[in-house]
Amino acid sequence: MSLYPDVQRKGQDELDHVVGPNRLPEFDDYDDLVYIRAIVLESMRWMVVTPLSLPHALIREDEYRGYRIPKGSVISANVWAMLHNPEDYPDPEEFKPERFIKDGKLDPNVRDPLTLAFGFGRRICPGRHLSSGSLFMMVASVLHTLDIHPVTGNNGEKFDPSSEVTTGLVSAPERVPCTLTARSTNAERLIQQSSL
Ligand code: HEM
Repeated sequence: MSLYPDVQRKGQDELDHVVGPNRLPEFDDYDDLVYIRAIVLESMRWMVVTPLSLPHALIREDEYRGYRIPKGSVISANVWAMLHNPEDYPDPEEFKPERFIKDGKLDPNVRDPLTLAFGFGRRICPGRHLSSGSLFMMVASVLHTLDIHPVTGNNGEKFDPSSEVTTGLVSAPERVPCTLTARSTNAERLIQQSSL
C-alpha cells in the first residue's frame, strides 16, 4: 500500500462509502467491498506466499504434453509463473486490483489467484477459506482506520518490499519499512475500542 497510494485511496473511498466512519468493517460488508476483495486477490497474486507450492508425487504414471512422467516422480508447480503469466494478468509486475473488476463486480473471466495460491488436488490447503477471510478482514480494517506511508531514502526514493524477499518454501518481504497514522479521530477511537 505504501508503494501504491492510489490503490490505498480507492480502497479507503470504498470503505468510507460502504462502512462509514462509526464502525469497523464486518463480514456482512463482504459483497459490497468489491475493491477490497480485489486487493486481496492481487496481494495473493503479486507476491505469492508459496511460489513453487508444495511438491507432489505421482501415484501412477502420467503424460503431460507428450512427456511421460513416471510413477513416483516429484513435481513442483511453478505457481509464481502462473500468477505472472501476462496472458492471464497483463503487466504482471504491476499491483493492479482493477484487473479483477468489471462493471463494478469481480470479473469471473479473470483467473482467480486463489485457485492456484493454495495448491492443488486432494492436498489443497485446508486453511484457504480461513486465510482468505482473515486477509479480507485485515485489509479492510487496516485501510479503514490507518494511512500507510512509505519510508523514503535520502534521495526521496521509495523502498520496494518486493525487491528483497526470503527464499525457500515460503516467500515474504525481508522488511516492509512504512509508517502508520490513524486516518481520523474517529478511526483512532475505533482502534482503541477494538483493542479492549
Ligand atoms: C495465505 C495463507 C496460506 C497459504 C498461501 C497456504 C498455502 C498452502 C499450500 C500451497 C499448501 C500445499 C497444497 C498442496 O499440496 O498442493 C498448503 C497446505 C496446507 N495448509 Fe496452507 N496456506 C495458508 C494458510 C494456512 C492456514 C491458515 C492453515 C491452517 C489453519 C493451513 C493449513 C495447511 C495444511 C494442514 C496443509 C497440508 C494439507 C495436506 O497436505 O493435506 N494453511 N497450504
